[in-house]
Amino acid sequence: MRQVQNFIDGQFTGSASGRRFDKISPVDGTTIASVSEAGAAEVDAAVQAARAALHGDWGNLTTDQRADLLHGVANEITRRFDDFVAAEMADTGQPHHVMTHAFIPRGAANFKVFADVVKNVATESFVMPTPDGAGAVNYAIRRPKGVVAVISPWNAPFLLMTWKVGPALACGNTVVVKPSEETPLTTALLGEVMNAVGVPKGVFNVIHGFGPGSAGELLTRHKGVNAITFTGETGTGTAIMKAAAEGIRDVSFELGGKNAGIVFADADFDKAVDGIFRSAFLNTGQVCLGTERVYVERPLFERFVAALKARVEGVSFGRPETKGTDYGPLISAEHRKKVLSYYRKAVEEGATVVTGGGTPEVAAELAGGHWVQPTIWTGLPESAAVIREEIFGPCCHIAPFDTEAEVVTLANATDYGLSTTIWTTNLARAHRLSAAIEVGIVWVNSWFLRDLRTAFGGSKQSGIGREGGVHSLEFYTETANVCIKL
Ligand SMILES: NC(=O)C1=CN([C@@H]2O[C@H](COP(=O)(O)OP(=O)(O)OC[C@H]3O[C@@H](n4cnc5c(N)ncnc54)[C@H](O)[C@@H]3O)[C@@H](O)[C@H]2O)C=CC1
Ligand SMILES: O=C(O)/C=C/C=C(\O)C(=O)O
Repeated sequence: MRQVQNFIDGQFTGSASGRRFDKISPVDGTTIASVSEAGAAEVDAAVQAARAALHGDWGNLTTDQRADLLHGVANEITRRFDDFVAAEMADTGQPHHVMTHAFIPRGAANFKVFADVVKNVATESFVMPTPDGAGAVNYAIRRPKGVVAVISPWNAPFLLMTWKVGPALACGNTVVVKPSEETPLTTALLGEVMNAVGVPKGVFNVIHGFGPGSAGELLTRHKGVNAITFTGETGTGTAIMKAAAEGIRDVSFELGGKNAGIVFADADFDKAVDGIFRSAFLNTGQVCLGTERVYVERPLFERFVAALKARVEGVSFGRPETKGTDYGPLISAEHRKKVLSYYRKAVEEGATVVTGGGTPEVAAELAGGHWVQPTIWTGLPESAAVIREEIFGPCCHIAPFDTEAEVVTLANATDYGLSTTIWTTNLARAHRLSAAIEVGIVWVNSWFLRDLRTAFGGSKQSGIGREGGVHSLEFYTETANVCIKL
């Protein structure tokens, strides 16, 4: 069985306590790896290594040299593409094409893009008059924040971890990463990549373990951490924010969502069905940007529900590496229990189950996996739990609407504010809705179409701050003004 260790100061290392935990395959329930759980000693060693590495070989690099090194990281990820694809499929159970077309290439892009951003984004400069007439020049410089803790989730593990490690390193910081306990494999591989391309020891560190009372909490409470960037549940964000308050450390949070998909009767029907299908069911619905609430303009409602049902009933369950598989399991037995509890709750609250609602028939060899049926409901009041709470599973409720004003109210009636996807051929309406819906990311006639230079993040309880392009520089650096009297 694969042994996964912490990666501290350029070395793979176990834990002083000897504690380990099992990584279970979502596909069939077998144990696929044994992972060293970092305790206080390893967390401290990782933070100390990261602090020491801020200076010396890493700190002395010019921006161009650092950018070149990060291009090297991206190239090495690409060279070892198949290893990353295999590791991420093993961790998540998600289909091969999702890894090869989206999640692993994005990992490499996350290093390239931010290497280029730091080289090409100017800082501000102001010339000012002075009483003696000679004037003064102000210009801004950016300094790295220091040691950044990166805490990442399991749903798109490599993409979401590198989305933070890429810009943090591009800005000259060092990092200690705590990947999700459910998905340790690709972060460990990234340690090998860092060594292979000559990233100085201590710049990139990985500690494995859980959240409360384990590596995650130990890291966020460590006084040597200067800033914390986190993607995960809103409740976890609350706990981390409390930890960050000690020492007044900065936080960047990408949190949960309960996103609305809106389909107008004038939409390109096939594209809208395809777009909503992807947004609700890609990655078995385990996408923070995914759609769990769908609103369809009334004249299109019945036809849309029937078409989405047909799409969902065509999915093919299977092992991720098997050709033709386009639907995987949920990440864990615990998550499956949670999703199935919502499936039951929907029925108790009076839903019409259009399709799914339970567990599928799967081949005997997959019986130990965490499979659930993709599910569509209609007929629930807006107060129903499955319309209010983030489920993070392959399911959505579809409701009809009559007016633009009504659908804006429905879309905004949530404590979350991450993303929305709007389907219409009326561009003026698309502009109006984009401004009125209280989310950080609006997609019109598309979903999850990402330009990494754009602002990414959530409103309300979906996050704090924005990352992407120059916005990442805002978080990963301290800006200082230099005023020179002429
Ligand atoms: N807004 C966004 O961009 C995204 C948000 N998410 C959200 O992530 C969630 C799913 O991911 P999960 O891994 O279940 O989230 P989670 O919040 O349970 O865990 C995320 C990470 O935090 C760690 N953690 C948990 N408690 C902690 C604590 N007290 N202190 C420090 N670390 C702690 C975990 O070990 C894991 O590494 C969903 O709510 C989803 O919406 C996921 C992807 C993107
Ligand atoms: O594109 C991003 O930076 C974030 C994407 C988020 C996911 O992939 C997810 O939540 O699954």
